[in-house]
Amino acid sequence: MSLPSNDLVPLKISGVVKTYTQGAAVVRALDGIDLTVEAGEFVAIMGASGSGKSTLLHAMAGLTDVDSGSVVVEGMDLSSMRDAALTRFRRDRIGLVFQSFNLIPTLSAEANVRLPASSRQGLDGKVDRLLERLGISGRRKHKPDAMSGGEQQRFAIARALIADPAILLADEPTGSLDSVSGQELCRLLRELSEEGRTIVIVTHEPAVAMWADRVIVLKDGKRLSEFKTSGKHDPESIAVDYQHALQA
Ligand SMILES: Nc1ncnc2c1ncn2[C@@H]1O[C@H](COP(=O)(O)OP(=O)(O)OP(=O)(O)O)[C@@H](O)[C@H]1O
Repeated sequence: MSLPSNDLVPLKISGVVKTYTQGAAVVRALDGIDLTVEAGEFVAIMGASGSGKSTLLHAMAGLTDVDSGSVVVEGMDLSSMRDAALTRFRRDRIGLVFQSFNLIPTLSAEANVRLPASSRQGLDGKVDRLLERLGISGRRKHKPDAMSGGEQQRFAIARALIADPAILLADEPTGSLDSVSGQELCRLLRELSEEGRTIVIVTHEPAVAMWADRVIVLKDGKRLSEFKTSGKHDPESIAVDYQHALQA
C-alpha cells in the first residue's frame, strides 16, 4: 500500500508548557518540549510514570490545551483553531489509538472503522483494502466484545487510518494485550511505518519501543534525551540505552 505524500512536516512541537493546578500545588506536566517528527518516522516516547508522556500525546492530538508553545500538525497550529475546526481537523488528519481500544460496543467492527470517514466516495473499497491489509477482514461483522484484544486493537488502528491521517498517535497501544499479541501489533505498526505512515507511540516497555526508529525520553515534563534504535530488535539493549538516557 503506497501513500500519497506531501511536503508538510507531520508534527512540529515548540516550547510546549502544560501545567495542572491541584489545590495549592502546580504540576508542570510538560515543561518546554520541542519535538519534530518527519514524514514516515516511527517515534516512541518513554519515561517514568508521571513524566508527561500521555499529556504530550494528548497535546499532539489537540485533546489538551497547552499553556504556551505551539503544536503544529501539517502546518496547522492546533491552538489557533476553534473547537469545531479542530474536531474536523483531528478527524481528518490525526489518527488516535488508545490502550483500551475505545470501539463503540453496539456497532459492528466495520461500522466503527467507517465512523471517522467524512466522505463516502470510494469508502467501500478503502475499508476493504485496509481491513485486508490489517488481517481482520474476516471479523468485520463482529461486535467488538466478540473479538480478541489484538483484533479489537487492529480495528482501532483501521479506524484511526481510514481518513489517511498525517500522523498516527497511540497511547500504550499494547497495554491491554498479552505479550504475543502485543508483539504482533508492534510488528504491524513497524510494517505500516515502512509503508510510509508516520507514527508516535507512548510506551514504558523496551520490547515495544524497540520497533520504533527513535526513542524520546521524558523526565519531569522535560525532554531529557533521545536515542536511535538502529533497528535493534532487542529489548535488553533498548532497556540499557533507556537507562543511559535517564542518567544523561
Ligand atoms: N487532569 C490532570 N489533573 C491534574 N494533574 C494531572 C492531570 N493529568 C496529568 N496530571 C499530572 O501531570 C503529570 C504528567 O502526567 P501524565 O499522565 O502525562 O504522565 P505519564 O508519563 O503518561 O504517566 P503514566 O506512565 O503513569 O501514564 C503527572 O504528575 C500527573 O499527575
